[in-house]
Amino acid sequence: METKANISPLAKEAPPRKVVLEITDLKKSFGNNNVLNGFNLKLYEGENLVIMGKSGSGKTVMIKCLVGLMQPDSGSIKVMGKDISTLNRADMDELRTEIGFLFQGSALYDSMTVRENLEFPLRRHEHKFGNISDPTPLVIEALESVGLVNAIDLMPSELSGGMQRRVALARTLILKPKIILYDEPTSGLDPITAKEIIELMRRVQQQYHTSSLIITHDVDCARVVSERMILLVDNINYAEGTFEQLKASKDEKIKAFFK
Ligand SMILES: Nc1ncnc2c1ncn2[C@@H]1O[C@H](COP(=O)(O)OP(=O)(O)OP(=O)(O)O)[C@@H](O)[C@H]1O
Repeated sequence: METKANISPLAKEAPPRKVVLEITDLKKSFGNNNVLNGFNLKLYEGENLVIMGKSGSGKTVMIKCLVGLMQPDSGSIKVMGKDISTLNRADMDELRTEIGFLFQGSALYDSMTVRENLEFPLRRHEHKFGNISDPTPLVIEALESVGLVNAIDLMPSELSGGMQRRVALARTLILKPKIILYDEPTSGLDPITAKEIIELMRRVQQQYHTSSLIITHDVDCARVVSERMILLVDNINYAEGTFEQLKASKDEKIKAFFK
């Protein structure tokens, strides 16, 4: 991947891993606002890749293009080798079950218990999972991975903000996604709860062997979870490397991310 500030010679050597997500030369403008001006990324199997960019640098637009909520002007997005622009609605729905999301606003259904919140996606994707007569073992397994089995019969209103986010992660994990997209997973949480979520993201990757794309402003989150980072500056991939490589940079634009 070409980046303006070539931090790491290593970053150019692709690890010998399968690419699960590939975005090539993605462009998206709104009028004169060239939000994405040739964005590229490769996410490898089992990898945690962090993307950092200033507010307004197009991270959410990129995610919307990725999940089919927005059409890019040009460029290609391949998920598990499939170009999403060639997929019909049914195939896109199918592919979406391979991608889990944990967004800031990934709210739980208030009128449902934790158990019902987790059963919901299983029922929605019955065509993939078959008719599960007793979803309880799957619900428990997912809640165990986020340490919240005891909350199974509680209502979302009875949970703290951090617990709600963990349940939202469990609801994603129950579909056994191959890729998880995290959009600001720690925002709005106090530092201790944010740390718990960060640890959990690491554990989830080890347990489920997911590949994760993590958009964050949180330097602690990036330090703990990232194997590789991409920094967006001026609407392009500006730099790529490990946390340590980027943090050691003397480039003022890169240093600004770590202040
Ligand atoms: N539907 C839209 N119509 C017009 N402009 C849009 C639209 N969606 C996004 N934009 C513009 O695209 C730019 C990038 O927005 P985006 O939400 O992707 O930023 P971001 O990097 O996710 O920022 P933040 O870190 O604050 O969430 C902004 O200038 C925004 O105003």
